[in-house]
Amino acid sequence: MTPKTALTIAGSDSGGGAGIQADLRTFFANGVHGLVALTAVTVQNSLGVQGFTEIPADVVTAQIKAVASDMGVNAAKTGMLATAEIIRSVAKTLDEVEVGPFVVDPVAASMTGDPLLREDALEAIRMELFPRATLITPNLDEVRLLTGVSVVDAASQRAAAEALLEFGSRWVLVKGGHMTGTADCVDLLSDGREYITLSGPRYETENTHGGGDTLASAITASLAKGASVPDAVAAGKKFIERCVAEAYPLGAGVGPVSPFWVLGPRE
Ligand SMILES: Nc1ncnc2c1ncn2[C@@H]1O[C@H](COP(=O)(O)OP(=O)(O)OP(=O)(O)O)[C@@H](O)[C@H]1O
Ligand SMILES: Cc1ncc(CO)c(N)n1
Repeated sequence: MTPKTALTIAGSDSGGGAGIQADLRTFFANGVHGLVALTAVTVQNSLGVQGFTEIPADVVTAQIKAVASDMGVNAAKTGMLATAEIIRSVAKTLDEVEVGPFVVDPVAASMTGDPLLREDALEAIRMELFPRATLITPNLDEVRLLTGVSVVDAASQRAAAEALLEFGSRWVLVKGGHMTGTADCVDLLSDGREYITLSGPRYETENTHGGGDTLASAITASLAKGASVPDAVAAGKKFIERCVAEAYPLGAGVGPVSPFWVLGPRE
């Protein structure tokens, strides 16, 4: 049987734990056929991003059109978009092709703090992509860059969600992975009417490389299969929790979260 399809518009991580590699393994683990529009090639390992080269914007959009016109896209997500020109071209293309529910993960930097977006491009994501998004999934650093709100507790997390919804997405998920001093990892999902708290244990691990990408692509996979946004986010949160719990060391720095548990017990 032909599975549902999900498209990732994102960059490559040579270390294999984040970017399109995280997205494709998450799509596979969730039973969805992954499609790719590559935006950039990063030179990256567990220690950080040493550099990147972007793909020409017309090649990014040609990839989207090629798969959308032939195979059909049941849901799509963005990760690293690299430049304002790519962002504007992607936005224009989304008006021309059908991609179903659209998740925007406003990736600005790697978890090691290395930039993955040229200056001025976050503003382009806000202006061009948020109004077209079904869901946006910023982490706390991205929340601060986008709204100026520093999330330190439940009240400021709600204030951040309200501020982000002003930019025009249908839903926002304010991820709480970077909140310090809390026993649980609490993410807040809202469409401005409902405020849904997703809470789970905070696992003691250094190895969370690719966590944001894995969460957003798990959500996208569920949306591709027809789930509502709250159901897709709940399923994504369960999936990422397990991936963080089973994250493994690889390299001298930060290791990746792991979807290998879907394969069942192994040696
Ligand atoms: N130590 C942890 N234990 C359990 N869940 C976690 C942990 N760290 C992050 N998470 C969860 O993982 C998801 C990603 O959250 P986070 O805020 O870390 O995103 P991110 O910063 O975009 O990820 P990345 O690490 O890829 O930059 C969220 O659902 C968050 O609650
Ligand atoms: C290519 C790429 N996309 C996203 C991230 C953020 O995790 C990363 N480190 N690398």
